[in-house]
Amino acid sequence: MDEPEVHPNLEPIAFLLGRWEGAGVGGYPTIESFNFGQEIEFGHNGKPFLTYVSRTWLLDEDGNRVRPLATESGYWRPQPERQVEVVLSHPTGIVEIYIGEVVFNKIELRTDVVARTASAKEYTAGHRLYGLVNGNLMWAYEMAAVGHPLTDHMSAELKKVA
Ligand code: HEM
Repeated sequence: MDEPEVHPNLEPIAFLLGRWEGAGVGGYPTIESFNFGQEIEFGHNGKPFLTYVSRTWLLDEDGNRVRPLATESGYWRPQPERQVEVVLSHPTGIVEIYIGEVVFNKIELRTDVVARTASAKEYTAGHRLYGLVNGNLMWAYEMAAVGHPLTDHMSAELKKVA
């Protein structure tokens, strides 16, 4: 099968396509802050959505990978008027639906719906910012969880991998 063409509806978020690698810092009022490495892959199959997978690792002081941390996967679904819908699932028993807006190379997402399995930690809302800055993908995440309102959980800067 030939490589499919990028669906025209993907245009506002097509800058995300590809593989990204980098590092970030995480924390929360209830945990010690930590450094992590991250890989994100945005793909497409010719249809009007992006596939999305993120993997992260705890990093030691020398930048070596110690053990896997959070992973998540889902689909990014651009809508008319530069709106975007994102569905994500987590191995921690959480699924989330975000809605947001694309403004040039910046995407701001807020959870519309969160669902949790009985054993999942208490998590009620997320707020994410993604932006292309000097060709790098920067993103930051706030969450409301374990009794805290929306509070920074992590941010990272990723470079495009050829
Ligand atoms: C790059 C993404 C992320 C990284 C690297 C990360 C990493 C971590 C780490 C290391 C902890 C503390 C230890 C642990 O519980 O494993 C933690 C706690 C937690 N994370 Fe994340 N996380 C990420 C994204 C998320 C997302 C997307 C959610 C929600 C959907 C989330 C929800 C939580 C919750 C609820 C806790 C527990 C806080 C507590 O019990 O005090 N995290 N995260």
